[in-house]
Amino acid sequence: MKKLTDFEINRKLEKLQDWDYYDDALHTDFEFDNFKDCMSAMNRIAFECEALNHHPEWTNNYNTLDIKLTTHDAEGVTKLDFKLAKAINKIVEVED
Ligand SMILES: C[C@H](O)[C@H](O)[C@H]1CNC2=NC(N)=NC(=O)C2=N1
Repeated sequence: MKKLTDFEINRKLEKLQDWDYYDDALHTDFEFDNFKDCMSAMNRIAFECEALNHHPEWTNNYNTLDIKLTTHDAEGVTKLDFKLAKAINKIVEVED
């Protein structure tokens, strides 16, 4: 899979609420009401990752979740990263 150009990424980012692009990756962070809600969201996201065979680098700290998406095989951001980011927003119910 080919990595996207910065121009393509920035154009796609306009339609992707709450994500940023830097250091060759998409980034976002979420804060939940508590640890259980955060872990529940992480589990739901994990099943989506398996379905897409595309996996995040993420950090959970009590009720916060930081997510970094990049395509290792392409050494950059690809359409798969955007597909997973959209799915994550849907799971976390980010309003568009
Ligand atoms: C062997 C396995 O299919 C590959 O390593 C998949 C797994 N998940 C992946 N996740 C991400 N973020 N990038 C990849 O290139 C990738 N490749």
